[in-house]
Amino acid sequence: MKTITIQLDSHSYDIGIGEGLLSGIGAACKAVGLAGVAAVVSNPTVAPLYADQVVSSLQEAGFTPVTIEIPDGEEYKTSATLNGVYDRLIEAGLDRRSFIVALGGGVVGDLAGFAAATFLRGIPFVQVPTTLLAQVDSSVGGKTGIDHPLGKNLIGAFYQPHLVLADVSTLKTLSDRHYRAGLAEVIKYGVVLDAELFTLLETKIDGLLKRDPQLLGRVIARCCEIKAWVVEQDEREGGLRAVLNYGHTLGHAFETLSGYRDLVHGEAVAIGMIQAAVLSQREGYCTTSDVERITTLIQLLGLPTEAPVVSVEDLVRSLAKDKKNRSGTLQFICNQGIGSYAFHQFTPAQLAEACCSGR
Ligand SMILES: NC(=O)c1ccc[n+]([C@@H]2O[C@H](COP(=O)([O-])OP(=O)(O)OC[C@H]3O[C@@H](n4cnc5c(N)ncnc54)[C@H](O)[C@@H]3O)[C@@H](O)[C@H]2O)c1
Ligand SMILES: O=C(O)C(=O)C[C@@H](O)[C@H](O)[C@H](O)COP(=O)(O)O
Ligand SMILES: [Zn+2]
Repeated sequence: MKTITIQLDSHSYDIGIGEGLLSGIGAACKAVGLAGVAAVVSNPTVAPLYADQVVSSLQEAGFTPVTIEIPDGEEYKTSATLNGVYDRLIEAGLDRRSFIVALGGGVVGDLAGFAAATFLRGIPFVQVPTTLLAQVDSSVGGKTGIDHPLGKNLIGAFYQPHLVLADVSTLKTLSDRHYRAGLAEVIKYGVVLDAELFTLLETKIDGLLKRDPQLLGRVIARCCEIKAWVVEQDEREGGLRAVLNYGHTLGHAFETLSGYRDLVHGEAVAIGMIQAAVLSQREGYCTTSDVERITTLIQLLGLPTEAPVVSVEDLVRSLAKDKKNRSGTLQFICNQGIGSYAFHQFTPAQLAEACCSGR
């Protein structure tokens, strides 16, 4: 197992990455001092595959596990689902010594993490990410939350897990669509923070598409190292952390406007990154050849490249809800060449017009 430690003022925790880690979850929870009832939050897709292993491991380590299932899909990352989780936590008698285990992708992790942040004013939680996206991004760094009908992730809290255990073997059962969606966040790290990672991805298309376990272990660990490095410097997104939102400003708007049906998060981010690269080139931060490299990599990894057809008005309305908005101006993340970034101010109207006029 590869271990990366993320060191924060509030508390530090380990991110374990490796194969066959699910059976060691109980012991790992014990080792970080957790006790009492363990509420395993999962969904009807992931629970039948992996909940038994997690529950047995927790039992063997002396915990009392209960399983809570939430419906599968971004459209259920809502206050209604969250309220259902609170009901079950109360019924199961969790107290402040108890903890939550989030077993699933980013939707389960974000929602269960927010439940942990708010239940009894905060109980510990453990992230057990089972999608590529969750292993490289959402399980690390403590952004937890739910969507609001008016926008993505508008309700939430910065709340760090006690432990992250990423079992790479769980990725074998992941659908191609969701696997590729995770690759979008991997590309993101390369474009704005690590030129070497970007080149590695360009040269390993086949291995990535075949889910070569060794390559995946290496790529996941690198992404977690980068994310830990960013979050350690700026846990609550006062500045630097916004770089992790590359491709997300337009991506979140496309995702919301698609009603969370036509585009999943990683796909929307892939399209948002291409739009961001085009705008970066227009503002002089990168060359047309950089834009081509980014677009080609996204395409070769089987991700969508075309922005959905949306009206300028809808796009402006959605962009105005972005959390990087300050008095009507958005802090937009551009790529500076490949491997670096620059912040640039745009109004939602400027972004929407640039995006829609490109069609
Ligand atoms: N908190 C953060 O920092 C952060 C970062 C990136 C994304 N996110 C959020 O993460 C969410 C997207 O996460 P996601 O891409 O993991 O989507 P997801 O959680 O919807 O999972 C994708 C699909 O894969 C299924 N699945 C999960 N693991 C599986 C496995 N091992 N085998 C088979 N099926 C499996 C799920 O049930 C689901 O149907 C979005 O809500 C996004 O906003 C949060
Ligand atoms: O961890 C971060 O910071 C990120 O921005 C990671 C993103 O990939 C992720 O999608 C995040 O949930 C977006 O956050 P938001 O603050 O824009 O809602
Ligand atoms: Zn994201």
